[in-house]
Amino acid sequence: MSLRVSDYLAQKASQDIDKELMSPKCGFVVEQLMELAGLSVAQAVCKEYPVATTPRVLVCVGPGNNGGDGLVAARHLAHFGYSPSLLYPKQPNKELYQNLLLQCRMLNIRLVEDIDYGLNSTDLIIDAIFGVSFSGAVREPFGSVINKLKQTTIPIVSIDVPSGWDVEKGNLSGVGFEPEMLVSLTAPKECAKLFKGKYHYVGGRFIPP
Ligand SMILES: NC(=O)C1=CN([C@@H]2O[C@H](COP(=O)(O)OP(=O)(O)OC[C@H]3O[C@@H](n4cnc5c(N)ncnc54)[C@H](O)[C@@H]3O)[C@@H](O)[C@H]2O)[C@@H](O)CC1
Ligand SMILES: [K+]
Repeated sequence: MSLRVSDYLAQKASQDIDKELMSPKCGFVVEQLMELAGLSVAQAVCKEYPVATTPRVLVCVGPGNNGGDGLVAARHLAHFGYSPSLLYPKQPNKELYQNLLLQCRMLNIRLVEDIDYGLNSTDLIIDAIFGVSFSGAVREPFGSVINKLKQTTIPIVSIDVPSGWDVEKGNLSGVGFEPEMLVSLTAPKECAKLFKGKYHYVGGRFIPP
């Protein structure tokens, strides 16, 4: 499949590209892609939200690989001098995520239990709840988190897909929030056409020309 940087990806196409990247044909492994994805998010944050103005970053972490990107971003942000904290209500017992969480703990990155407390003690939010595999109505505990994010005025940086948005149709249901920054990974998803925030980056350039 050939991809132009101007292409917008449908849900199935994005999932197929991920699978293809991690097949013997391309030779990537998930840890490698996730590391570059999370690093690209941390770098984009550094550029638009300097540590001097937004030192505290709350990373809202979901149960899949989008959450993994958030854990990686938190670790890099800590190295860049920010004070990240994690809201991670559902922590799957998968070695990949457990290792990323351990790496965050080694940097004394705090785990926040309560979204209200988290929102009262941050300058910036990273939305790493859902990415391209989101579908259907939002289930708890993430429904309440997304609802709180909808009410806050603190800037939100969404990784790959604003959580709660349909990957292709965007925030049609009105369940989701409007992030200020979007970092698309590999290529923008179709919903990115409806993004009205200030900054749109594309991170994770894995696809050869
Ligand atoms: N090729 C790329 O560019 C890369 C993609 N990565 C990331 O991986 C993401 C996709 O990861 P996954 O496929 O693990 O999926 P997601 O992280 O998008 O979400 C899957 C998880 O969300 C849950 N979920 C789905 N719909 C839900 C709903 N309505 N209510 C509550 N829970 C729901 C599922 O049960 C599952 O646990 C991408 O969006 C991107 O962020 C990176 O990690 C690696 C590189
Ligand atoms: K997201």
